[in-house]
Amino acid sequence: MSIPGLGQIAPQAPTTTQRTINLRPFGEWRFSIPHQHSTFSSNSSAAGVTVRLVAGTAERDGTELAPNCVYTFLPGTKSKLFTDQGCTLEINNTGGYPLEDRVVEHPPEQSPMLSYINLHFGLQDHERAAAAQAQQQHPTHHQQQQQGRGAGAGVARSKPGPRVLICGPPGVGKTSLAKLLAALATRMGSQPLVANLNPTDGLLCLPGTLGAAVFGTLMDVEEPAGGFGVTNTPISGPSAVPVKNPLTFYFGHEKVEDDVDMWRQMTERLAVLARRKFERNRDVRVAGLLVDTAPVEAGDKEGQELLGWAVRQFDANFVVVLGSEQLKTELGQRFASEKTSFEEPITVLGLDKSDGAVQIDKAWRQKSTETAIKEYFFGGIKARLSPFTQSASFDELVVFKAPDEPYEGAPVLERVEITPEMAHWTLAVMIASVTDSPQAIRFSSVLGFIVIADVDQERRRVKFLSPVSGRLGNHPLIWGRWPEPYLNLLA
Ligand SMILES: Nc1ncnc2c1ncn2[C@@H]1O[C@H](COP(=O)(O)OP(=O)(O)OP(=O)(O)O)[C@@H](O)[C@H]1O
Repeated sequence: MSIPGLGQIAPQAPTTTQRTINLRPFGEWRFSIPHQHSTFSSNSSAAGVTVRLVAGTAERDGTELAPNCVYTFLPGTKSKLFTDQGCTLEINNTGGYPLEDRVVEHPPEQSPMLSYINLHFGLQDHERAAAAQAQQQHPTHHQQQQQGRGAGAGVARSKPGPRVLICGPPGVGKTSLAKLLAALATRMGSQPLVANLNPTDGLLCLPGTLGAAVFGTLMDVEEPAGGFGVTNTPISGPSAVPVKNPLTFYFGHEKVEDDVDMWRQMTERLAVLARRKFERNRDVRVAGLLVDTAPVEAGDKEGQELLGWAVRQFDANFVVVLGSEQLKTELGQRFASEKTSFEEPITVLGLDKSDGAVQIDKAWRQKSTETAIKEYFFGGIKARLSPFTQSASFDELVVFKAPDEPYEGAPVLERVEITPEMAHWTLAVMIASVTDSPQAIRFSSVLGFIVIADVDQERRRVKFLSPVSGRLGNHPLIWGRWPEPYLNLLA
């Protein structure tokens, strides 16, 4: 029996959504899943493209995939899986996402990954030398107890491990290399400090921030937002990936050039905090530091001057220049006569960029910023979060903003009234008191973020979304100039 009409539908050719690929040693599976557009809707409940490691080993920016575990890559992810020994991957796109992917297999000696891995081993040698020196000057806790010395004695005197600043033109893979080196170090049991000086990406925090964190545990293989992402930060609930505790400053601009003075001051403070961390934690001190930076081109004198500033502040002894022979030469000349505070030379290394690393265009970046904000408030596929909608009177929130037109002697922040223009902006909640000076508030670290949902000027009430319940109390808020409110989170 047939139902009238149904017999006229041409049978659909079955579409293959699952495939298996084999990668030879040093091969890469490069993939890009465009952000979702309103015209495209996935035809299944699949959240993204899934990948399973069937055999061999594979890693994303140094973090290994567990065998037979299903990983989901969401729209907006542009990255690669690399294998050093060869592997078989099962890729499943049941959602029909417009996945663009390809397999790239260079002989190992032609792959930039070989030089990145060699760099990692070179840094490990420096770490071992730092550990040996720390051991001589500062015996283990147990030995100290036997000798009757305090736990902190001697830590600050020993030379720290390698301090590496990674720089280069836009989109050459600086952040990917920083992630790779951090992940490889943690796989060896090290705990490097990682600092991000590029406000366009956040380090375990929203874009528009500068920050640092100790990496001693796994990173999230599925992170969609790019950079170090936001999914490894502490959340109010269980987390699938061990969380890290970033220390974050709120820059509030997209580019360093938007407020060079502020960037210098924040960089200086981050470096002070890095030094303090080194003094207090022997393992971090020995593991050293990785600094990711904003793009700088060859010939860009001001950009190079700022890199020089960062090198001096962080006392870096290695400058890794990715993807520009000319920039490497220019920085080599700049640092040729400089020494670190430990009298080490500043070694400038030039490494090739991977031809897979691409400059992210404006539209993609804007979407990634949205994704990061959404993920911060609502969580990702592994941990859904429920932000709290709160209501407060205008007088309960104390909002500061940098003066629109700075004048001679202007304060870094001035208090502003809540206005309807604030709707949908993300404001930083500072670890400070509303009675602190504007300077103290500006340079305090970030506690978290809220997003303004609605402003009712007549009733002088404001509705906002917060990741935690409870009042903001005495914490001042800063209204920055970026990221702009691209989306209505409550829509
Ligand atoms: N080998 C590769 N294959 C595929 N994609 C890659 C590869 N290396 C890096 N990418 C991707 O290229 C993009 C740019 O890389 P990354 O962010 O590391 O560069 P960057 O130099 O830090 O960029 P920016 O100058 O914008 O800070 C990212 O989406 C990254 O995941």
